[in-house]
Amino acid sequence: MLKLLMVGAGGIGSYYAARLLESGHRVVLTARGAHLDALVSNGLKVHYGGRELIHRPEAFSHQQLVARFHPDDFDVIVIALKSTATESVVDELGAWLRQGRVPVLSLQNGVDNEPLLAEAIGAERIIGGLAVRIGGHIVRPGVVEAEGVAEIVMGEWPAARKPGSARSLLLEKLAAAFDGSGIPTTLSDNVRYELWRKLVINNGVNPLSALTGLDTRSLTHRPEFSRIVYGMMAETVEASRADDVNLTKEDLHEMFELISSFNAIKTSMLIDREKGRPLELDSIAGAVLKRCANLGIDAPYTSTIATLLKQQAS
Ligand SMILES: NC(=O)C1=CN([C@@H]2O[C@H](COP(=O)(O)OP(=O)(O)OC[C@H]3O[C@@H](n4cnc5c(N)ncnc54)[C@H](OP(=O)(O)O)[C@@H]3O)[C@@H](O)[C@H]2O)C=CC1
Ligand SMILES: CC(C)(CO)C(=O)C(=O)O
Repeated sequence: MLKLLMVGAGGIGSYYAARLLESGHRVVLTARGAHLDALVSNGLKVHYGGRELIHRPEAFSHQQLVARFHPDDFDVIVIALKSTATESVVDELGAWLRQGRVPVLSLQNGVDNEPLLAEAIGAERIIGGLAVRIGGHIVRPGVVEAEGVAEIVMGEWPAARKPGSARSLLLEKLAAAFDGSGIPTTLSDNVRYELWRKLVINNGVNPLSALTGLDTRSLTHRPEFSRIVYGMMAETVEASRADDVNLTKEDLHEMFELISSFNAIKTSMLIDREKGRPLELDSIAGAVLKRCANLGIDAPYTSTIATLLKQQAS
């Protein structure tokens, strides 16, 4: 049985937690506000594929967490926060995390979360990761709706080191527990590359969906929008060179096909926009623009959509 801490159990954190709880693992959640109150009073309800997953997990605020637990009470700590919260939560939990040795797995979008976590607690404790082909959102406090095959890709940060090491054995144990709970999991030797491939999708659809209110299928199937999606994806591929990741035309093509064939979902950025919450714009479009500026190249699609969205959301 796995003992897992899910930090920031919102849309995706609650879904993965519910699947793990269902197969008997121990999962502790952190949350705040009305969502935390509902988790404590009524438990967690996740709607997925016509089923209702209902659990009563332990749920705490970060203050309660640090008072009750030692980080090494867990086999792994999963960060499922928005990238906009990574820095402040590292401030909140950094000292507590440094008391232990437990590995920390980020399941966030963007390519700058793992470096931030590595700076706070040491790169050797970081597992890079991403949530793939999932749409998951809190629909009301304590209640989450999720769809998609909802996979996880993860690996040693920034890339695999020694086969047979304690870390690679732990990764195999995690992957087996996730797979066994209905979460298809792939281990990657080069998770930074996988995170960049995911950024291609996120920069392609997230800002444009938040700007237009359109779902991923409309954006990828209506030619007037798919041209923009493809343009933003191509700029992300270019930007990857700044991190020596060097994505190719094949990556661009594959990522465009992947999001075009996925369910018609509202992106997480569109949901944030609708709820008036901070947008992960800096960690998605901003990450691409920063790298393109460093490389001395223009990214006209990304800068136009990001500027319009910033203006509209302000
Ligand atoms: N949603 C999706 O479909 C997908 C999301 N992703 C990525 O996964 C990551 C998580 O996204 P998502 O699940 O949508 O995020 P959510 O916003 O739904 O969940 C994050 C949760 O963390 C809580 N939180 C933030 N700060 C604190 C704190 N200091 N203490 C306790 N709780 C806190 C938030 O509360 P509050 O609401 O009060 O801020 C929220 O409940 C993001 O990087 C996203 O881009 C990837 C694939 C799909
Ligand atoms: C790719 C997509 C759109 C769904 O997994 C996503 O990551 C998001 O909504 O943030």
